[in-house]
This record gives sequence, C-alpha cells and structure tokens, in this order.
Amino acid sequence: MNQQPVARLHNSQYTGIYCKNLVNHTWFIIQLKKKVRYMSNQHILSILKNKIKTIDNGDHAIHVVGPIKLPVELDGETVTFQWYSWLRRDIQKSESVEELITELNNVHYAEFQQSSVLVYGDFEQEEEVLIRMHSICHTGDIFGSQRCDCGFQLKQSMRMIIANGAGALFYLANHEGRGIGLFSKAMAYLLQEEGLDTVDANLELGFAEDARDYSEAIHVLKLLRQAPVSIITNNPRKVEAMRAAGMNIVSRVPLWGESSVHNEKYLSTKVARSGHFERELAVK
Ligand SMILES: Nc1nc2c(ncn2[C@@H]2O[C@H](COP(=O)(O)OP(=O)(O)OP(=O)(O)O)[C@@H](O)[C@H]2O)c(=O)[nH]1
Repeated sequence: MNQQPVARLHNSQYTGIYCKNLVNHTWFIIQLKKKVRYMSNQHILSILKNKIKTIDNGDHAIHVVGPIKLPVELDGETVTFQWYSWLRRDIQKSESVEELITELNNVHYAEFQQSSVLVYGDFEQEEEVLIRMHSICHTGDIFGSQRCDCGFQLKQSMRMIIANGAGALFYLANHEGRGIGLFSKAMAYLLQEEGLDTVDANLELGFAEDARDYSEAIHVLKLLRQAPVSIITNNPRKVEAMRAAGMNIVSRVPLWGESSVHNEKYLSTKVARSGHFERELAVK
C-alpha cells in the first residue's frame, strides 16, 4: 500500500499559523471597516456641510440648515417652498460643523422645539418681498382651534407670500402662547373660561403679557436677505422689534380673518389691550 506522505503540524505550530492568519485577517477587516466608515463619514459630511451655515453670536451660535425642497399642499395645489430649520447652541468652545453633526444623536433635540423658515421665490434678490413672523400655536395651527386666529393666519400668510412672488414665513417654535409655553397656555385657557381675558390670564399666572423674543429669527432673516422687507402682521410690537434690531421694514401688511363666537373676545382683546392695529386702519 502506498503511503501518502502526510505533512503534519504540531498542534502548537498549527494554532500559531492559524492565529497569525486570523489576526492578520481581523486586522485587515477592521482597517477596511474603518476606511469604509471614514469614507462614508466624509461622504455624509460633504453632503451636509455645504447646507449648514453658522451665525456666531459670541456666547451662542445659530446653525441654519437648508435650503431643503418642500412641496406643500395649499388649496388643492402643490407649491414648492425652500425650507430651513435652525438650532441655537450655547458656545462653550467654538464647534465645527463636523462636531455638531457627530454629536446630533447624543442630544435629544426632539425634546426641544426648533424653528423653521419657509422661503418662496427669489427671497434674496427680489425687490419686494413679504415676510411673516408666525408664533407657533399648537392648538390653532395643528388642531384648527377656532379660539384664536392662528391657523387661519398661518395659511393665509402662505397664500399672500405666494401671490407676492417672493417671501418668507418664519415659524417660531419657542413662541407658544406668546412665549409662555403650551402647558401654561392650557392653564391660561382655563382662566379664560372663567371670564379672564388673554392678557389678565397671562398676568395672573405670573407671566408677562407677551414674552416673545424675535432676535434669533432676525439673525436668520439677515442671513437670507439684506434688503428691505414688508411684514405681514397686525402687531406693531413685531414691527418695532424688527426695526430696533436693524431690519429695514418698508411696510406692514395686515392679516385679519373672520371673527366668530369662538374668537370674538380673543380678537377684540388683541386690539383693546395688546396694542394690535384695528382691522379698519390703513396699512402702515
Ligand atoms: N397666552 C396665550 N397665548 C395665546 C392665546 N391664544 C393664542 N395664543 C398664542 O398667541 C400667539 C399668536 O399671537 P397673537 O397675539 O395671536 O398674534 P401676533 O403674533 O401678536 O400678531 P399677528 O402678527 O397680527 O398675528 C401664538 O403663539 C398662540 O399660541 C391665549 O389665549 N393665551
């Protein structure tokens, strides 16, 4: 019988070579994975980096992401806006866009609201543009509550901007209940059900009548456009705030909806106590 020569390895030799190969192989896979991850990170970064602008305000930064194409259904038609969102971060140390992106999943941003702006047409260059600084209203904008005119104003200002050919709708997420927050607004509603008006309800709860701040939105507006704008509002304080922040407001365009049994008191209190312009007054 022919005996085939068998090359035998001692166990230890065999295990040694096997381990060496395994180590080489594992090292190779790890390096490959690292490289793929690095390349994919670089790719992801290159997609996002060009779409993020940072406004450095010394103690805080405002990161603005966009434009992002947003087709919106309005009155049975699809209208395309360019959407931007922004994030304010207090600055401990200056932070690169890469660091911001890498950290995104460590911070629970869904717990905090972020604001938006919907831009229509050539907002930067067009001579006459309309803007709306819209304060978030969970009940009016989302549920269609008739206790206020917010839902109507939101949609109507979009229509007005489209009809004008260019403009921007700022949706200000930290303005709920004129700055008191949703939970407090719910309590203000309960007090209103007992006869208090909107102003007294806020005051009784220990808040200012109107605690809104427009500075962040104004920074973002200035990033998107330097030239003068017209503002859609019935609220002279918005106009004053914008002018005080150095915005050139050429005119104000009013925005009144229908009054009903549900919002009558709310609308009349705006004029009687919050200084809103009356419906009849000419545009200023
Ligand atoms: N505190 C409080 N806030 C309310 C009430 N009803 C609506 N709001 C909030 O009021 C804000 C809208 O502000 P308004 O005073 O209606 O209008 P404005 O923004 O000052 O003025 P316009 O530009 O003319 O609309 C939204 O944030 C709503 O959530 C209410 O009864 N109490």
